[in-house]
Amino acid sequence: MGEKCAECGAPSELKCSACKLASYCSKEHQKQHWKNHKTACRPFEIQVDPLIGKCLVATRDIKPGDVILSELPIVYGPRPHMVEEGPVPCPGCCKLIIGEKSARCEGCDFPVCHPDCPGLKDMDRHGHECMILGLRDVRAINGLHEFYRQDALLTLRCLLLQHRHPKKFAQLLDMEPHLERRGPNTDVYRTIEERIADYLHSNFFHPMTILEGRSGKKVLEDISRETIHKICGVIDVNALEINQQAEITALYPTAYLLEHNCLPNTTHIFDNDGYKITVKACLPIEAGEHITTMYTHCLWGTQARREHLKETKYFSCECRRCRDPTELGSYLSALKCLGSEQEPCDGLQLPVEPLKDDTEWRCDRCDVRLTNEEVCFLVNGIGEEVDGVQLGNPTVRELEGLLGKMLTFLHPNHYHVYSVKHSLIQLYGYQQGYTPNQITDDCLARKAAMCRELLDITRKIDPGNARLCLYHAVLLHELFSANWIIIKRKWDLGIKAKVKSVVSMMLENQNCLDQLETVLQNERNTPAGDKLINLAAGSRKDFTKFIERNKIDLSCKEKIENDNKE
Ligand SMILES: C[S@@+](CC[C@H](N)C(=O)[O-])C[C@H]1O[C@@H](n2cnc3c(N)ncnc32)[C@H](O)[C@@H]1O
Repeated sequence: MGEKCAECGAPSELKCSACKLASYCSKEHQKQHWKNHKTACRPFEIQVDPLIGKCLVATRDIKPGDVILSELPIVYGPRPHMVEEGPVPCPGCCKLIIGEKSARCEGCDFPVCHPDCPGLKDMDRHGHECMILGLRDVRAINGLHEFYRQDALLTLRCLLLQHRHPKKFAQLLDMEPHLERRGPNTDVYRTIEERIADYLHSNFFHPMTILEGRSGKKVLEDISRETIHKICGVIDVNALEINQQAEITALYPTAYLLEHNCLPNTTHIFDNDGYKITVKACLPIEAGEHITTMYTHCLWGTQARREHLKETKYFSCECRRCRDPTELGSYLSALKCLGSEQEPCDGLQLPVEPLKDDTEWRCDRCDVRLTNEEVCFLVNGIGEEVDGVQLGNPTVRELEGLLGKMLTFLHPNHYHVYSVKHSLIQLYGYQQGYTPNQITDDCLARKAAMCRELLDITRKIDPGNARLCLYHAVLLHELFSANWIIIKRKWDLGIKAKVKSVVSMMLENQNCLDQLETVLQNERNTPAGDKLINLAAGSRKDFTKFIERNKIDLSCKEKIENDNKE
């Protein structure tokens, strides 16, 4: 039996694209029915968990790719990071600009990308705050970073909601600010007091209250320091960062309820226009399961992730990855055991109780134990060295030297090792001395092996491709590139499609190209994603041309492999 329109009962073919449960005979009826369907459409409900607070729980099974929610932000603005030098965000569009060289806003004199930037007059962006910022009648020529503090703008934008969008203001104040952890004795309190509260009060709210007194009209009811601290807490704990052509921070009415998990079951994308967020399942989610995202860095080891979450979001993560000493078999934090002077050992050092901040570390082969302090000292020291080398535009040789040194102490999958290998695979084949004409076969084989190793780790820690799409895509494309050079070299030597190694590289390459399409499907809006999509499309064209010109049939993989055996 055919489906019936949820609005009028007529036969219908159109389905709600989010839940695929309701059918409609026309777009108009779908629109009319939305008021009723809105609640039923959402595949989750809001629950309160004693440990987590409010959270989203699936009310039905959700498949990877299904849309869970899609909504516009309550408020968004320049990322509230303190900037002491270098580029600053334009208050109209948040694109980074050099303040000293840029135009100024006609209304408030803040540096802007262009006097005609559309965001400057938009009341939901700079338009409203400009009226308050314009109350200071002095202009700065030097020391612009101090004088025009873009890190105070989002707080001001939030405060201004009370006037134009009181409902949104109430929604915002209902979010968790964790004030109990941000009291007057903390560094964060002192920074907000000085950088935001004092700055806004002395420069803008002071002249504003004089005007209010004169006109007898209130511009803003609540400009208390208490509310400013609350808003800053809400932003720090709940806001999402949007990394597109600009650095934007946004607060969403429902998406903020997504709880953290180091193995998240959703991924999200932002629209360029209006920064609408769309949250999609990236792993199967069963009814009753919590819907999760990731608040920290997927490529950090357990201790670094947990410390970061504790410092910035005020909780201790106890997810499956954090509980597992091997981090889901990835060994991302594992060290090599050096044994003792008498008995060298090549076992692995792993944390005994990874959820304890001062866990002991133990070898899986010998009796050697390490304190957490010793491990931190070693790992942080290596981390600093890696950062130092990476910042200096390293050569292949420098990175290979560093890698060799690190592998004395760290497991080959350790996250610092991952970072160095990821840089190396992007230099092999490109850097002078290693260009496609110069690079040796051995080096290409090493690059391909590194790509496979890193792909294996990436799939273990991010099976849903929630966070590491770009890393994953780079690895797939670099594996393709390494194989491709080898294939063409062998081909020129007359080693052709009947040789097993060539066939398996071709099959691997086809697989890389197919996977690239899946991995990059949510990255169409980002500059880095776009670049990789174009690269992958070019590679697909070259590869297909080669296969067609040489009449290679990769679809009958088994036949080719059998021919090879003969
Ligand atoms: C963005 S808010 C999420 C909504 C919040 N649960 C609420 O009740 O408003 C982030 C806060 O939720 C809590 N939270 C999120 N994920 C958690 C987790 N995996 N374990 C414990 N608490 C968590 C922490 O208090 C964290 O600071």
